[in-house]
Amino acid sequence: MEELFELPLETKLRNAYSNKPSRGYVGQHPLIPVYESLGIDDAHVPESVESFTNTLWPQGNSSFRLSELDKIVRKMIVESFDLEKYMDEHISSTNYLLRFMKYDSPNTPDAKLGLSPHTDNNTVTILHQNQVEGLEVQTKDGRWINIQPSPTSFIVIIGEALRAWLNGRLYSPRHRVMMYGNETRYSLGLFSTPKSGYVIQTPKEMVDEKHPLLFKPYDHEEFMSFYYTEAGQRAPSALQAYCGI
Ligand SMILES: O=C(O)CCC(=O)C(=O)O
Ligand SMILES: [Fe+2]
Repeated sequence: MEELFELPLETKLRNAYSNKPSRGYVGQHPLIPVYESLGIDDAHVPESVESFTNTLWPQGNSSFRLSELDKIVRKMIVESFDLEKYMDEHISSTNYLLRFMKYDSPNTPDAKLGLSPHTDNNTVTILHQNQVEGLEVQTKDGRWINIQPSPTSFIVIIGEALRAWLNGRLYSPRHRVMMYGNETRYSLGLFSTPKSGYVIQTPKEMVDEKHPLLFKPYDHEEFMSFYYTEAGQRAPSALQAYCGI
C-alpha cells in the first residue's frame, strides 16, 4: 500500500478521478489537510478491481476477498434477528466500495484532525490499518475511545443503512481519526453499500409497540445526494432529517 502513495499526486488524480462522492481520489481538503484517500467502486467485481490495480500495480497484486468477511458478518446479524427469509435480498442488494486512506503525521506535539466525526452511511464497514493509532469511536455517553490497531484483526462498524433496516436494533457509532506524532497512518476500508435504486425498507418483524418504525423506506443514493447538501451536513443526523419518522 505504501507504494501506492509514492505515486505523484498528479498521476493518482489522473488515474483515480471520479464524479461520485467518496469514490476515486479525495484529498486536499482545507479542514482535514492531512487526509487523502482513494476509493474503488464495485470492489466485489473482479474486473473492476483488476483494471484499477493494473493501473497502480502493473506488475500484478493479490486479489481482495474482504467481501467474504462482510458477508459472514451480515449473515450472522441477519440470523441473530431471525430475518433469514430476507437473507438473499439483504446480501444481494449491496455493492462494495474499497477505499485506501492516508493520513500524514502532524509532526507537532498537538493532535490534528484526520477525519471529522461521522457515522458511516453505508451498510457495514470493515477497516484495517498499519500500526499507527488514530481511529477513535464515540461511546453512547459521549466519550471518545482510542482503537488499538492490530495487524491480525479487522474493525467492523455498523452503518446507518443497517441501523435503519434493523429499526435501530444495532447502533451506528460516531467515529473520527485524530493524528498524533510523526508516523503516517494508512488504512483500508471495505464499505458494503446499498445498490442505487434499491429501497431500504425495515422488515415488519423489526417493528412492534416497543420498537415503532424509525425511518421511512429510502433509496441510499438519493439520500447521499441530500447528505452532501448544506442541510444534510448541518443536521445532527442526516438520515433522521431525510427520512426519520
Ligand atoms: O481511516 C480510518 O480508520 C477510518 C475511516 C473512516 O471512518 C471512513 O472512511 O468512513
Ligand atoms: Fe467512517
